Amino acid sequence: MLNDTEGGEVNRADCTLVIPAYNEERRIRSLFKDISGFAGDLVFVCDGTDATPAVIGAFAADHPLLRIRCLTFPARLGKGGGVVAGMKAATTPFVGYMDADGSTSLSEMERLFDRLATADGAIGSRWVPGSVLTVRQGFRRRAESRLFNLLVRLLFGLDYRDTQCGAKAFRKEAVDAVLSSTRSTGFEFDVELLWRLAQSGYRVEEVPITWENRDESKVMASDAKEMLRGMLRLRFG
Ligand SMILES: Nc1nc2c(ncn2[C@@H]2O[C@H](COP(=O)(O)OP(=O)(O)O[C@H]3O[C@H](CO)[C@@H](O)[C@H](O)[C@@H]3O)[C@@H](O)[C@H]2O)c(=O)[nH]1
Repeated sequence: MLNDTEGGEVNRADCTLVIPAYNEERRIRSLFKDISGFAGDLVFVCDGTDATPAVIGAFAADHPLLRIRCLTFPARLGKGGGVVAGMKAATTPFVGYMDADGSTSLSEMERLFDRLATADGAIGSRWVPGSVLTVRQGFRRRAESRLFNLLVRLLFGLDYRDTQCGAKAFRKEAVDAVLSSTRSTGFEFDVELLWRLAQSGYRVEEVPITWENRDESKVMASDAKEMLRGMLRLRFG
C-alpha cells in the first residue's frame, strides 16, 4: 500500500489543498498572504450566500501564477460535504484540507504533506505532546473535545486524541478507496473518513500541530447534536 517517496518530502506540485469556505468573506483574507507561496493546487469550496467567491476571485486575479480553483454550490453542503467535493475535484497524488480562518498555517500543512512520504495519512492534533495552541482553549471546549474523542474511541476503536482538528492530509488513492462509501456531510465526516481508512488498512499518523484558536465558529449546538446522531447512525444504523 505504501510507496515511499525518497527524501521524506513530497513534491508540493503533487499536493492539493482543499479549503472549505462557508460564508467566510470576513475571515478568509487572513489566509491569503500565507498561502500565496503554495506550489500545489488550491481548491476552495464555497456554498454560502456571501461574497466569499468574489473575494477569492480577486485574490486569484492578483496571483496569476497560483493554481487556484473556486468551486461554488447553490446550497450548503456541510463541512464534510464541502471537503468531499474538494477532494473529489483533486487530481494530484496527495490531498489535504484546512479551515478557512487561518487557524493552521501553510507550513503546518506542508509538514503533514511530508508525512505522506511514508504514511497514507497525517492528521494534525492539538492534544498530543509537542502540539502548540497559541491561544489556550477554555476549560469547556477542552473538556468537550476530550469527551468527544473518548466517545470516538469507544464507538469506532480509533486511537486518536483529536479527530476534529481541521488540518489533515492523505494519499489520494487512499481517500478515493473509501470516499464512495462515506455518508457523512457534517462535522462528523472526519470521524467517518478516519474510520473507513482504518477499516481498509490504511495507516494514518497523528501529528502534533501549532493551532491558532479562533473565537468564531460555525459549529452550533444543533450541529453538535447532529454530529453525535450521525456517529451513532454510522456505527449502529
Ligand atoms: N464548504 C463548507 N464549509 C464549511 C461548512 N461549514 C463549515 N465550513 C468550514 O469549515 C471550517 C471550520 O468551521 P469553523 O466555523 O471555523 O468551525 P470551528 O469550530 O472553528 O472548527 C473546528 O471544529 C470543527 C468541528 O469539530 C472542525 O471540523 C474544524 O476543522 C475545526 O477544528 C471553516 O473553514 C468553515 O468555513 C459548510 O457547510 N460548507
